[in-house]
Amino acid sequence: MAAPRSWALWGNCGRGWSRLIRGCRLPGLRSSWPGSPLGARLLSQEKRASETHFGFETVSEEEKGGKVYQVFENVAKKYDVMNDMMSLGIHRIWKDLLLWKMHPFPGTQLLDVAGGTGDIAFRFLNYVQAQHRGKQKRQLRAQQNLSWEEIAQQYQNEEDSLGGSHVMVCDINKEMLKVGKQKAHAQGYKTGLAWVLGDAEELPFDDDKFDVYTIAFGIRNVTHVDRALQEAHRVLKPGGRFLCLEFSQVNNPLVSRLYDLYSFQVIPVLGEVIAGDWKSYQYLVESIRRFPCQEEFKEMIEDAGFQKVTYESLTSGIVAIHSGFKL
Ligand SMILES: COc1cc(O)cc(C/C=C(\C)CC/C=C(\C)CC/C=C(\C)CC/C=C(\C)CC/C=C(\C)CC/C=C(\C)CC/C=C(\C)CC/C=C(\C)CC/C=C(\C)CCC=C(C)C)c1O
Ligand SMILES: C[S@@+](CC[C@H](N)C(=O)[O-])C[C@H]1O[C@@H](n2cnc3c(N)ncnc32)[C@H](O)[C@@H]1O
Repeated sequence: MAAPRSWALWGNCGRGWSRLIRGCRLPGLRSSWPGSPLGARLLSQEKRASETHFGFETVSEEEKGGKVYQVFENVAKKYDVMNDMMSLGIHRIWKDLLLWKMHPFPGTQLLDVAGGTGDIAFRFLNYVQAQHRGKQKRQLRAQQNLSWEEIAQQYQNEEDSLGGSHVMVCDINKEMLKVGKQKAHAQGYKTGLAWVLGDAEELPFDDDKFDVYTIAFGIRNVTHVDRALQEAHRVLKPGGRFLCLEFSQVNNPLVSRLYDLYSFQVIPVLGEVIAGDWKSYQYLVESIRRFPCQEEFKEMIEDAGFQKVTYESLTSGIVAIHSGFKL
């Protein structure tokens, strides 16, 4: 059996640390001759095929979901402050860039998977609201003889302030969603937003439902990335766009060394001091090193059926935004 492209390529573009750490996944092999040495070897390979990684630890596929759940349950309350501390606020710029790339039009139906505490959803609502307000202003300026009541009416219609746009935040973790909902309430987001508990690998939505699918810093945590990508493809309308913001591979050797130092020497310490949780932040930096590089991930997105797949590396490749279309 030939290995799918994503398996064959997994681990082919690493450098230094990352290259040593990223392993090759084995395709599921079956033997009709289990008693023989060859059969035993094939069986042990098969066993390994149902194993995966939780950071640098090898775990069974069944275990991984629970471990990831525990991490985000533990960090949920400190999640936002940790992101600002770890990245000195740079994660905000990356998320803004994701929105600028999306450039949603009024009426866009967005699904934000692994949406956690709502950072992408809130940016989306701000963006479409600003777009819609701009459009309304231009229309009002073009209409010369409106009364002040008619003008006030246009501004007050809050339902319409998004031009029919809507974002569905889907996440597997109750605690992350809880923090997100509290933030939405505190910041006054009332319309155009819904929160759904769900797994990226088995989305609770019909086919061909959304214009845009986003996943920011989420796909790295999913057990079967290929299944999550297939689900993204399924729920998008024809013509719909997939956008993923995720950690990637640093392309400058000096930045790479500093970044490794910073990741392994500083981030778990910040995790312990601020969130009282070293292990979750150790998992974060390890899972970043395990995730495929820009080109490998592009191939995986293509394997899921997306077309016109491109990516842009940001901050020397610390993160990348991948984009693809369901055509
Ligand atoms: C559990 O899973 C998770 C939990 C979460 O809370 C979040 C996530 C998802 C994650 C995010 C949304 C964002 C998370 C952000 C990061 C992982 C960090 C990304 C990093 C950067 C943007 C900065 C990159 C840093 C470098 C290129 C290297 C520069 C580093 C240095 C100059 C320091 C080198 C470190 C040492 C020599 C070790 C000893 C140093 C000290 C003890 C001093 C401590 C120093 C600092 C705190 C300085 C920090 C400096 C920066 C941040 C530099 C910024 C500069 C640039 C961008 C070039 C999740 O999955
Ligand atoms: C690092 S956070 C990202 C949150 C948000 N997108 C952001 O950019 O701040 C990762 C999120 O992925 C979620 N997650 C992990 N595995 C998932 C899965 N299989 N399906 C849906 N969400 C998942 C976690 O619960 C967590 O909220």
